[in-house]
Amino acid sequence: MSHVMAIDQGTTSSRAILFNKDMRIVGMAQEEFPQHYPASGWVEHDPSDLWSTVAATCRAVIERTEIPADDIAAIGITNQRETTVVWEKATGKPLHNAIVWQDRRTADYCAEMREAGHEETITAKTGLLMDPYFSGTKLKWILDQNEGSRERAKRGELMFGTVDTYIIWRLTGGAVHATDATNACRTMLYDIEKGSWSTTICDLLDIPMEMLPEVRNSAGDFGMTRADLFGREIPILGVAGDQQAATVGQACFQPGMMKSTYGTGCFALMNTGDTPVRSQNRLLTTVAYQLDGKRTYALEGSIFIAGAVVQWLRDGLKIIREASETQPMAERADVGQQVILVPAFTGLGAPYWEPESRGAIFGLTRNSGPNELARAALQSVGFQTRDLLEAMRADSPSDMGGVLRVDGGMSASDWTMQFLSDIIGAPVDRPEVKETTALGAAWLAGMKAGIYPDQKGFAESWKLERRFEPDMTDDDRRHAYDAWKKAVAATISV
Ligand SMILES: Nc1ncnc2c1ncn2[C@@H]1O[C@H](COP(=O)(O)OP(=O)(O)O)[C@@H](O)[C@H]1O
Ligand SMILES: O=P(O)(O)OC[C@H](O)CO
Repeated sequence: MSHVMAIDQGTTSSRAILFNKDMRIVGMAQEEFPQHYPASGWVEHDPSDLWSTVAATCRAVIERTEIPADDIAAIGITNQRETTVVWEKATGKPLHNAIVWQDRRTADYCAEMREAGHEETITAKTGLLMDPYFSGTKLKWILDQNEGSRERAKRGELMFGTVDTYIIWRLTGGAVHATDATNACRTMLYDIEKGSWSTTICDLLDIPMEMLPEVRNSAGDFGMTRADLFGREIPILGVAGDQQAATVGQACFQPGMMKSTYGTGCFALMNTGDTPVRSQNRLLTTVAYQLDGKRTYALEGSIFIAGAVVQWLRDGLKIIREASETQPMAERADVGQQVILVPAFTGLGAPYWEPESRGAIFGLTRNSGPNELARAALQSVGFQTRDLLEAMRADSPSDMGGVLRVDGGMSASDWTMQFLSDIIGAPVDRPEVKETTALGAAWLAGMKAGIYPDQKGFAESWKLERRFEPDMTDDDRRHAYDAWKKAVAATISV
């Protein structure tokens, strides 16, 4: 058996990707599913859509490549994180739609908890902030809405899971209720130092611990798929949240190594080794991966709008038809104008955490047009990354003179990656394999199955496609970044 199937259950689509014995992609299938916005700031997914698109894409990639299930040694799962599902053990019926990570419905409750002084405990135990982003308050909301659900959960009739857990449960026909440490640590219910669910926080949020999944290693035994799904049972041997899987796929295994993934949002993670670094700058402390019971930690900066700003140029302003048009426009933009776009469309994430802020454009003149806006949009991604790296530099004892490894759809933009290197004043490395999230999940599973190399061998297999070197004077860099900081301060103060 020489193949590994990675399942990437993301925010807007599910994908199944087959890797061969050399960890090369041999086939891929992708399906989008509907997003539900029942109220302002609310975002939901129908759990049956998550499951049906996962099952369909797995079957499609097997059919398309004609690689029989007999030749698939293992499955690795990676997933949108924090998104919360509660379902009945007996029937599999969800109690509510999945509440998605972007959903802000518990903002008021989070504010109350902060005012009551609970954020310190939450941060000390979980490494997170008291924010609606994480699963804990979403789970509490579902329980609050459904009378009698806490009693049912205590009797073992209801189950909670992040998306990985729900998919594992469906793949195994209800035999396994488990997650891995990278997903557990995003729930706001998990003690990242002890490596177990926190009784204190579950008590605080009134969450019955009976409904929580078992937490396992990221490369571990998550059971067998039902035989009728793919023609034979396939072992699930790897699980990691998508940003941690990308960290693994980028082989950021040494303290100080970091990656930044540019999809809809941007998530930068820096490996901090086997002790969690506590941020003084409102970054998150998170588990990067857990192998053989040993946790490796990371500092994480989460930006909610990266590629989404390009989508806004396309769908909102309608000044482009394709994302790739932004590059020639940025090249044509008038260098004499300094238009700055702060894309706080859904508030600002790290390191500001300003949920109420909204976007703003500065420096417009009569001559400002689509080209200047396109350049400002691409630059906003570089500026936001610099904000994260400044915070990481202030927090971490590691040598930060290092390189930033990039991936995700927007990393295809050479212009954006060059500006990123210019504004952070450090090299930016783009790997040959752009599907680093799926690769990370595949490697965890394939390594556990014994067909892929160990950690050292995998790190050596990472290949550079292109390095971007800084090409901006220190003065220009300082000037440009100062202007950005002023623009952010003005945006927050409105
Ligand atoms: N050539 C490009 N230039 C600028 N942005 C791009 C380019 N190609 C893709 N993008 C942006 O990247 C995002 C898609 O990346 P992807 O990794 O597929 O995201 P996700 O997994 O979050 O859906 C989109 O928001 C798109 O606007
Ligand atoms: O599904 P993605 O790629 O947008 O990633 C979502 C993140 O995991 C949210 O924390």
